[in-house]
Amino acid sequence: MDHFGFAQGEMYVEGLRVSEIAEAVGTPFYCYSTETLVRHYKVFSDAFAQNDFLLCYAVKANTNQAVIKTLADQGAGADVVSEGEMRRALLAGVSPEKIVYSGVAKTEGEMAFALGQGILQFNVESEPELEQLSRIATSLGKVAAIAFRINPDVDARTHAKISTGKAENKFGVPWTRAREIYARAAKLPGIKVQGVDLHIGSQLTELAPFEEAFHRIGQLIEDLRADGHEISVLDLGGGLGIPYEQAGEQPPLPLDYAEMVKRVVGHLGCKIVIEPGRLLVGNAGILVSKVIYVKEGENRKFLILDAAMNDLIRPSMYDAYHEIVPVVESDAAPEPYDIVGPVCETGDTFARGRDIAPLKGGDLVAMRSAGAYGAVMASTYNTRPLVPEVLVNGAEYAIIRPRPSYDDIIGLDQIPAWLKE
Ligand SMILES: Cc1ncc(COP(=O)(O)O)c(C=O)c1O
Ligand SMILES: N[C@@H](CCCC[NH3+])C(=O)O
Repeated sequence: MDHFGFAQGEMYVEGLRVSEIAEAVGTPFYCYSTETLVRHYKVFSDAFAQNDFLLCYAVKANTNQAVIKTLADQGAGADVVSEGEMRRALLAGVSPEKIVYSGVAKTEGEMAFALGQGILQFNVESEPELEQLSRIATSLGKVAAIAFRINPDVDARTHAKISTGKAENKFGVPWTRAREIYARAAKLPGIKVQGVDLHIGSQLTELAPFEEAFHRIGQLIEDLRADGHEISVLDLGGGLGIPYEQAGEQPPLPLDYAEMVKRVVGHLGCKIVIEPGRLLVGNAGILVSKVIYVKEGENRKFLILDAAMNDLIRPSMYDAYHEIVPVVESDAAPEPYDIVGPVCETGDTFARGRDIAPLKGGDLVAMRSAGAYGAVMASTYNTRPLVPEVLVNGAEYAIIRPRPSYDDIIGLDQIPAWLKE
């Protein structure tokens, strides 16, 4: 259960009415629940309590400083994929020895920055990246602790655009060549081999692909140890899915995931790192929007919202399902609507033929499960300002990212001198 419930016919986030926040902040806005964030962190930390374990929150899912800090205060480390994300994690109070640095192509500058911080581990994704890291570390007089991200060639059975563990995907080094690549790394200056890493995809709704990949990686660790490498860290990545469509999806619970991890790789005695993103923040957020107009088309009814694809791109990009609920309940029988935004693209559609109680201009709706890959993937397309983000904690809330002014986004400095004359 999340902390976005109904009481007296109105939606609440923890102790606050959504309509009250909407009145104060204006729509659209993202709204997150502190209690949900904390509870999700605890579910994982309790599930792995008996183990040498570190949860590195994949900050890409929601990089708001307040969200990172809420999780860091619980003890979370961070999985980052850029210097920007690393800076965010450090500023939010994540200590460097709890940071793992993933990403397909870290640049020279990014490597130098990370080496200067003394992070837990670089998850290296190719041989050219390894060689570059060795050069930079040596020139700075540092040693980079590394794992290779292994591509186990396992089908995560998720959306093709977020599946990362098949041989045809750009991620990681092929598991079939891993021993040879580790042997090369062991000889390079400035490199300390310490771990193995993988991440096979996002929004996985079954345990079986994880299990298959972890078996493969467990075997690899035994082979690498036989080759003389000291492997002490096993980073299993993120990827556990959440139920977007209450009726249709039953993704595995973190507890069952943890049991499987212990059964499959527990005997190896490694420090277990996991990098969940979506599961921590996805159901901790909603996108609140207002109906601008209800439009009767030739043969469809459109509910046109003030939120659009630029604010939440998941439905347009992955045909993703987000539950959409009126913020004030009504007894009226639901009717099918196409729920769309005002952007000039047909793809600016949140749902087609969705049954929802009839609404009128000015009514509020909440798009659920919008805490992950929502605000972070937003753009200002159609010169629409990024929407504010709000964090609720009990009976209080704070605006954790304000609505920018038009001056902020129009870029008054975009005119070069020759156009000004
Ligand atoms: C390397 C890495 N780790 C962790 C994650 C987090 O994934 P999820 O949000 O599915 O848990 C991702 C994104 O899929 C990723 O690319
Ligand atoms: N952006 C994707 C998830 C990508 C995961 C990134 N490694 C989504 O919204 O589902």
